[in-house]
Amino acid sequence: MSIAIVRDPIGVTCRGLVYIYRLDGYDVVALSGVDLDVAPGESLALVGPSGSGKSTLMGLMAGLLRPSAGRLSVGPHDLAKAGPMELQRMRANDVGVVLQGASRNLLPYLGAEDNIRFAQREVPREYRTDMPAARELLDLVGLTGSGVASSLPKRLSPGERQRLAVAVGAASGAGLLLADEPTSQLDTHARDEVLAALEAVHATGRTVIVVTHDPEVGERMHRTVTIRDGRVGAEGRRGEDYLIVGRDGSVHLPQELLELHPPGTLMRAEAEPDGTIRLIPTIGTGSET
Ligand SMILES: Nc1ncnc2c1ncn2[C@@H]1O[C@H](COP(=O)(O)OP(=O)(O)OP(=O)(O)O)[C@@H](O)[C@H]1O
Repeated sequence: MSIAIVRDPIGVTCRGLVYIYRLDGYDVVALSGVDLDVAPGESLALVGPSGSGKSTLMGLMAGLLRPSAGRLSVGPHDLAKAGPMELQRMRANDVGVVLQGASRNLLPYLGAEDNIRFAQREVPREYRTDMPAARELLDLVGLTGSGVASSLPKRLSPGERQRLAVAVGAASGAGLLLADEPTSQLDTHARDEVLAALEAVHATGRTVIVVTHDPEVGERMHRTVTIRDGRVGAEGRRGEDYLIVGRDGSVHLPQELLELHPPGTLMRAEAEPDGTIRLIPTIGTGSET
């Protein structure tokens, strides 16, 4: 099958990225200095506890939110500086988004193919020649059943609807696909089909970034990045978890170690000749001394 032409895959760079929701009377710091590099063509899962800032980070990468401070580049776009026209061009050309909840991505009164074509109408005229055909995108996400092309979203199963949302997100041929909780509330079978659809989109050369609570989704991506308290707390590769030394030299301990040594614990760090570092807690905690 010839597949969906994609413009160049898009990488993402965050340096000290901060985002603050300004509410009446108080501020919520959702991201407090994210450092992250996503190479063009990578697949990556953003994981982490509820409220840690994953969706905010995705909203920033999608150009739906503007950084409060720090740097964020998405492909050639510097999002701290981009004006409204550049943001609009980026959203139309370079970034496809699958919002949480399939129906938020679909028009209920259009059939599957027409939903894809509608998304393609947003793409500037000069790029329309190299866009994938709607039928090709349905094939890509495995929606090949008879009658699916003309089916309204409500006639599709939840898993099919979510795969159609992925096809709509990929419709422009953009080099980066962002998906927020693409498998939530699906049974195992439907979840596997959505994962296969995301893998197929990734195999066309696009960078794919998903926000997920589902560890299996994380395992199917090349890399997992754990967001904790608005910062990158850890990374996983091939099932192994790694801590990251932040720009300020700090390291986020995993939850199980924090239970043993809560915030405020005084520790001595000793480097072994082979580079291993031993952390030796003193008796009692910093707050007690
Ligand atoms: N629109 C908003 N207004 C104010 N605060 C918000 C808003 N959206 C998110 N927040 C706050 O920002 C922080 C990060 O939220 P965010 O939704 O990015 O986290 P998350 O990791 O995606 O959570 P979840 O997994 O539950 O979706 C939380 O403290 C949240 O309460």
